[in-house]
Amino acid sequence: MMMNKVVVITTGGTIAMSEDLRSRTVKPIDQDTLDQMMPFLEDYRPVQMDHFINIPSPHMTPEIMYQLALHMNQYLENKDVSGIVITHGTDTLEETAYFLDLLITSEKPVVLTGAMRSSNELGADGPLNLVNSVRVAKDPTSRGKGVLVVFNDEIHAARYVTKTHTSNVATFQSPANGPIGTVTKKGIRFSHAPLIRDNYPLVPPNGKIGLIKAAVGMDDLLIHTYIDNNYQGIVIEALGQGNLPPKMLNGIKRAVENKIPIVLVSRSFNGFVDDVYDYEGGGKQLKKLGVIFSNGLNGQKARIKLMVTYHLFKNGQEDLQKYFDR
Ligand SMILES: NC(=O)C[C@H](N)C(=O)O
Repeated sequence: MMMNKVVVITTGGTIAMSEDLRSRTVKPIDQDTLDQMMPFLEDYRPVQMDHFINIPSPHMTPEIMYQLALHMNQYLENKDVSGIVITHGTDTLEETAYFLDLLITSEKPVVLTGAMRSSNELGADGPLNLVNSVRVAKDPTSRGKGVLVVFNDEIHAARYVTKTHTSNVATFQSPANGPIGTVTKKGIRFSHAPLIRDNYPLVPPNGKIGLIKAAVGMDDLLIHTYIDNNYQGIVIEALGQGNLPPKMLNGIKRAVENKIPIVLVSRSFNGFVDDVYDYEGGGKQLKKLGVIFSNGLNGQKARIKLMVTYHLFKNGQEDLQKYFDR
């Protein structure tokens, strides 16, 4: 008989931290403290804890994400495991979630969660987020929906979710599409599922991808700096529907000539970039120059996607645009 086990892979973050009540600062503690949450999971056994790493999420790297994906895949191949929960710091949680979403082939649920309040703070949200995540990971209706983020009773798709507040427990939101489900006291209720799911081979990601946010009157200094420092791709958070200040154009031309892909997203968090505006620095000109337009991803997620697809581009499939159309 299959065991229907959920494995909780811990990676650190505030859920594995505590507050020094005198200095009001928060710092990492021994990750075994997450084991103290096991009694809350009694009703959902079997649950296994696996302490993978204990880092604040600003210390996460593409290499660690890759190791985490390999580690997680070993569990997903095990027929006794029905789902995975990964605890993670919230600052870069959406990036790890989207990275795994792009690489996972299993239909089994993979859920990321964490906490905004550390373990000894009043109203600590870690235990409830963990219990809700295990419930979602165990629920058969969660299968085949890609990597999920469960936080504050909501279920979000990795592709759309983003951290929107520095301290509020309702920080995770999907600005364009809303949550795809809700965790209630009695059940897991999905209202919709992401239609777009793309998968790429699990190879080490290219960590030399830069990210620039465009702003009024900006020039191309940062683009040249990335090129001079051997970066292999650059994501630009452009203005509005995909336009840039004219002074950024020379750097863009140099990057494209050097076969350094430039991927354009919008710094507005709703909507798409398109080659609509026909003026200097406008989307039409950028498209003509060879800039790749992305598909409603935010800058940090487009960067993850370029890290994951770069090797396909390198291997001669020059048309990166087709990956970013999806
Ligand atoms: N709430 C959190 O987890 C934030 C923390 N700085 C982290 O990302 O590790």
